[in-house]
Amino acid sequence: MSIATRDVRWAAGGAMIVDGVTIEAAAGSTLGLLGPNGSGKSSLLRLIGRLRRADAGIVTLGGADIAALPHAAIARRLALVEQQATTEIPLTVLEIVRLGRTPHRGPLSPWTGADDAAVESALRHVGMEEKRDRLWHTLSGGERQRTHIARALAQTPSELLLDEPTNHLDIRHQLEILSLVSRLPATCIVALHDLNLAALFCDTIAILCDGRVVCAGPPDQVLTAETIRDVYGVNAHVERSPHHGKLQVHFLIG
Ligand SMILES: Nc1ncnc2c1ncn2[C@@H]1O[C@H](COP(=O)(O)OP(=O)(O)OP(=O)(O)O)[C@@H](O)[C@H]1O
Repeated sequence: MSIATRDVRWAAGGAMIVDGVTIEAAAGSTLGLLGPNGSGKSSLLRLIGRLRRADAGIVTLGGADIAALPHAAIARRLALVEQQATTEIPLTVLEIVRLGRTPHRGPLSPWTGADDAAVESALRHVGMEEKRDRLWHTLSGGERQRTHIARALAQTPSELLLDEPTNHLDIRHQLEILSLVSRLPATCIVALHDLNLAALFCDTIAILCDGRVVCAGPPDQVLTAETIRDVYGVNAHVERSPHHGKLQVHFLIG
């Protein structure tokens, strides 16, 4: 497994936020992390990204315990795009995306053609090539989100963690970004709220509730009307779309 957690626990403010989570994502696959607000998705991503240390349990990257890996080694292989990343420094889009190359460069090593190629490819993939000289604070919410995703792509990670990467994006950019993520050679874990986008782009899905995994597996097994009702308290009809062959969730209101 490229990314795995075993019985990971993390408590904060006197409460168990991540409560014995065991998940795994095969190399190159996309795992969707679903669950209601406050179910622990961001906290789990931060534990996997080593921004927080688990109180118990193990996170492994490529089979190696992340707690034993040097931070520099983690930074070279794993990228995390957080939900509300921001900066007060007056940086341009290009400067931010170039920061993605930092883990691959020594303090004195010159900027290389490979660095340029990674940055250009990242800008192109998120459609921000023409806005490369724009200052961060002049960007729209969606442009900021795409810039942060580009920074992570420029890092050329083998493991990519994304916390609600589409929440500011219009539908075309939502589809483009998730399509890109699902086609990357990297192993991706993506926290999402949109069940239909998860059905379209994820190989597997894990649903969190109160810090615990309540259901995990391929979308066909996880996205059932029963689970959606139990987890979200919402009635739904789930069917296979005749148009793209993936599951489609229809919410039943009233
Ligand atoms: N440092 C902290 N101290 C106390 N409580 C915390 C801390 N970090 C997170 N929490 C709580 O843990 C719970 C899970 O938060 P988390 O952000 O991981 O959920 P989430 O599933 O990502 O939510 P959302 O879908 O709303 O983004 C929330 O109730 C949150 O208030």
